[in-house]
Amino acid sequence: MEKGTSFLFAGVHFNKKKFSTDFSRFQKKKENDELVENLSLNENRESDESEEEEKDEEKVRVKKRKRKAVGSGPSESVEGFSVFKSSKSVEATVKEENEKTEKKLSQEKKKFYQQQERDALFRKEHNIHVAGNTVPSPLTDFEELSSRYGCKAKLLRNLADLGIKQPTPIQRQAIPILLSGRECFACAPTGSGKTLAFVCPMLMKLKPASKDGVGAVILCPTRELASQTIRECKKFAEGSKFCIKLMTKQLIRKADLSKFSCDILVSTPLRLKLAIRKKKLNLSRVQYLVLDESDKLFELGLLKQIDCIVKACSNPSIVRSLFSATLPDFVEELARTIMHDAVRVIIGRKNTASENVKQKLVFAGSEEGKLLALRQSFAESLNPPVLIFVQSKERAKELYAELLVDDIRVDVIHSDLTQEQRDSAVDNFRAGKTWVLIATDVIARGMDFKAINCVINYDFPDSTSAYIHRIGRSGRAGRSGQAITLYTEEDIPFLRNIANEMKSSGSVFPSWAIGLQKKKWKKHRPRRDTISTTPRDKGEKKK
Ligand SMILES: Nc1ncnc2c1ncn2[C@@H]1O[C@H](COP(=O)(O)OP(=O)(O)OP(=O)(O)O)[C@@H](O)[C@H]1O
Repeated sequence: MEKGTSFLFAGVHFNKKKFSTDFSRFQKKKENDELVENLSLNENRESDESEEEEKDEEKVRVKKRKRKAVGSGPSESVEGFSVFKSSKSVEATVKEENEKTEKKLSQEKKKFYQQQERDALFRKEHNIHVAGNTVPSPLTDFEELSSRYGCKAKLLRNLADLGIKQPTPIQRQAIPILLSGRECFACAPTGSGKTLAFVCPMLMKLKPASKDGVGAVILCPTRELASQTIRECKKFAEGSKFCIKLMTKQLIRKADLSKFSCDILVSTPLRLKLAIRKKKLNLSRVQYLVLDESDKLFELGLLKQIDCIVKACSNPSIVRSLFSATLPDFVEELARTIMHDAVRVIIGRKNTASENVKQKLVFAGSEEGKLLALRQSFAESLNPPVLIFVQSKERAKELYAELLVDDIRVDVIHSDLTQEQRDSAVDNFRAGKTWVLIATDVIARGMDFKAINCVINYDFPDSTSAYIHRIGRSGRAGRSGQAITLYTEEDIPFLRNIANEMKSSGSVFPSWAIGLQKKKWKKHRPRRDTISTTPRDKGEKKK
């Protein structure tokens, strides 16, 4: 029997070596515990040196245990020793630590709720409506991109140089969502800066000039919009090494695109599908996929192409987003099937025309009456630039032929023209060389012509969304604009829809039209008389 052990252990051979760990625990406990103190006093001590070593080791062990005990709660004080008084001090520490943690947690909770309250007020002020799990706070200004997300000064300088000083509501909310790696579908009025909302996160997150495949894909429904998006991206990225590319015919002619790399790739769905299917374009590294004018892209004709592209963008951590000024319910439903934990962002009221556009409905009686009304308004007050929409390329050609003789600087754009002719029509209109541009719906969406004074719907639009997008070519980036819609007898059944749009976007509207019978409005393109002032026989009508 060990000498000096207490009576508690009388008759028991205490093997110090075998129970060295527990023994040393006792050694440590003596600081706080009477019983252990007695034990240690009666103990036959070994040499001072080994004692000291043991103590040091034990100090470390006890410290570790204390930490563990604090972490796992008061009921789990140092294993096997809770019967001793010494556990009290541990319990006290644990209690203290717990109180501290609880206090900290409750402070954090309070802070979180306060921030949520501030966010809600801020969103209300800016007409931002969100739905989704813990939506990131909106931006109060562009500087927050640096303080919250480490944005490089160069990008902010570029924005300032472009006159972009304060974020628009869609930018305030969509940018933090995409930067946080969350997917989103967003509906914001025409001309409210959706392009920057989805390009900015790419320019902040992607590594410039990466040779690691394609970094981001932006899909646009038309070639014109894709070219415009490229131009915008390049302006925002000015002075950086970002490689921003348009998927062109020439690029597709290349034999193999499997090694193709660029940071941002902009394309129409058909071109991109061809590149994937025929030229083995690899999109498995894409980090951002944007469907701009998403409702157009989800129309039946394009759905298969979109499906192929979405599948090809197979990176599991991809961030997908949908943007448009009109977001029908069926698009939201489809979007939910491909997106993960997406945030829904609506600015103002969903599917509503821009409030910056003053809208007017004018009864023109007949096709001849339309041409007369147009000529008269040009004679009285032609305030260029003016954009005129007609329902088909044939009618675009007819109206163009009529206006050419009027000595007006007029041009036309439709799908029968070559790409070069279309590009030059857009460029000349942008540069102010042409005052009046006649167009089909090919440029109704997304096109950003600065300061269009007036949009004229020479032919009644074929749907509410077509109306919203057409008149949205005016009244952009906070400017005011005007839209005139001519109508004839054939269009009256659909007037109600336009009047409702006028009402909800704050324009003066004909209240009698609101009372008209409700009629489903889809692809309303009636056969109309040829656009001509040349008198013709009645039998010649409606060829
Ligand atoms: N924060 C901002 N401040 C001022 N101007 C801005 C801002 N953001 C974008 N703009 C400008 O506003 C114009 C419209 O932007 P953009 O084309 O992105 O609108 P949009 O919402 O995509 O419109 P649409 O629905 O017609 O496609 C552009 O000329 C753009 O440079």
